[in-house]
Amino acid sequence: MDHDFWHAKWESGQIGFHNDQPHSKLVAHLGALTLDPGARIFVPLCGKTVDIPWLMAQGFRVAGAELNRSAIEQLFEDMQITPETRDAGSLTQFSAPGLDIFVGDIFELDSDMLGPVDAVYDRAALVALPAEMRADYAPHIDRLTACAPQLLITFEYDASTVSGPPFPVPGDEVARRYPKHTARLLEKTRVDGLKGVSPALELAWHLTKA
Ligand SMILES: C[S@@+](CC[C@H](N)C(=O)[O-])C[C@H]1O[C@@H](n2cnc3c(N)ncnc32)[C@H](O)[C@@H]1O
Repeated sequence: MDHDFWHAKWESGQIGFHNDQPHSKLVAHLGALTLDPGARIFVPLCGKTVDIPWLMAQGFRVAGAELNRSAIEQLFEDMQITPETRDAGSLTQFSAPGLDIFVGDIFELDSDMLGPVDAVYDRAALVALPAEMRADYAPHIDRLTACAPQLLITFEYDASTVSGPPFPVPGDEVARRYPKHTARLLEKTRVDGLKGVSPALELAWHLTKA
């Protein structure tokens, strides 16, 4: 899945993954992370998700990473915040009080640039990547965040009928990609309308350092 694929999605407005309401599994399960007020949550491959303003409204600080600059310009516009921008290696950091978004390739982000985070919220990030990229992505997230706890949302469906993204990531793969964590299933629900595949399941996982 190369960068052009995602830039084309944003340019053509084919962003069916974007929701206008905070994700129901985030709202239901954020508490499982038992975070202190003001904790900093990393949202990889964040797009312009409304989960970011929702997390900030709960009193958390947020850091994000996103390839597409216009997605992040839209995010700040939607939040009616004017960010400060600065170079951060090959990425550009968009900042406002309690919010830092790194625009560019997440694989070019390092832990010094990101700074300390208390948790990761992964919705439509791991599952957005094909298997060979997931193999690099998961250890990169662990390196970036010192194996911070995660709220991770995945899909399961029969991949022989359609191709991703989103890709199915079964529970045994979650455990395999994150061997330094213990994965606890929080919720599993049936989803309708996932590329017309039926049945399709959406799962919420709580990952903690083993
Ligand atoms: C399926 S979307 C999910 C967006 C967001 N998490 C949400 O729930 O709306 C995946 C996002 O990852 C971004 N992306 C893909 N590859 C990336 C990379 N290597 N580095 C940073 N962002 C990337 C895409 O531009 C896209 O916005």
